[in-house]
Amino acid sequence: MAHGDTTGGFEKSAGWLDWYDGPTKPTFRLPAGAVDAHCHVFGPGERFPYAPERKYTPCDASAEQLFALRDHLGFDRNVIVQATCHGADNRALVDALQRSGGRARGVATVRRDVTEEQLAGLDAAGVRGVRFNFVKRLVDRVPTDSLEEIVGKIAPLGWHVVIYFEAEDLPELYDFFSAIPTDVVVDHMGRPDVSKDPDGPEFALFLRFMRENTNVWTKVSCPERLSVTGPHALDGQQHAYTDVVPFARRVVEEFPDRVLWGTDWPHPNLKDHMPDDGLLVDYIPRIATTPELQQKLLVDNPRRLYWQEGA
Ligand SMILES: O=C(O)c1cc(C(=O)O)oc(=O)c1
Repeated sequence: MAHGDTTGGFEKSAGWLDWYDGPTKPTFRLPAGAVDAHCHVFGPGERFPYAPERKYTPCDASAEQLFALRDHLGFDRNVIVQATCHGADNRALVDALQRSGGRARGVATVRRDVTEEQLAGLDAAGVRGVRFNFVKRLVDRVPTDSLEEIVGKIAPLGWHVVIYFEAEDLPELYDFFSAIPTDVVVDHMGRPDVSKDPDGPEFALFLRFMRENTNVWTKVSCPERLSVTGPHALDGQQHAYTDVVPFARRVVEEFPDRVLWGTDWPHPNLKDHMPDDGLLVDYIPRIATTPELQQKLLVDNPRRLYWQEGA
């Protein structure tokens, strides 16, 4: 069976691109203890069925395959984010956390009726946050009063909220996000349109959001999603995704203590190419240009947020 086959009676969405098998070794040497702070597991569908309400059906991408990639690239740890194709069924995530030997933490998806006991179980498995998704092609919008109720339940555990939205939706969501009392982590820099000016009003609003809310962190991840011009991280290309660099670098330099980086493996829903994750790691020193910035981005920041107990 090929590496990305989906089993358990599931058929991949039309046009689905499987993750890249056989990534190169990065040229950039990750600092000791580096954390891949945004990645997913998919299924396998046979053991962990995809959710009925999902908007896409992926190829399988198991915990073992994720941990093999971690070791190959030179990461020490993972933060595994619940993918929307699993809805609020966190079993695949929890299984991966339990297999990681303490080397993975998780971000779950829960509904407003989640119980204290269920949250305690997730916490024991290594979950440290919940994800609220506002990307219309991925989920149906959940009313904000439900989300507020969830925040009230997770805050006592010391968890944070991960938010995923498109830049054009930030004006509408700005006040709701600013009122979240826990730490907040924005996925993929709030998906800026990188064909626009990094000094223009759209990205300025995102920078203002981070400046005004010192509890907000962001992942400077996913150049492969945001890039318009490429070049792609494929075929030995060492200067990939050049158009995203000024955006990510700006954020890393202004907020060095509130940035995280992740591979986004297995890169759900990419349409035109699938990156070589080794070359994707080689993108990091272009946005975090000194050893000090790299240490914060890859080691100190994710450990502070996800391994507070110092394990
Ligand atoms: O842009 C996406 O398609 C995407 C999807 C998911 C998910 O389905 O959870 O997660 C991501 O980080 C990005």
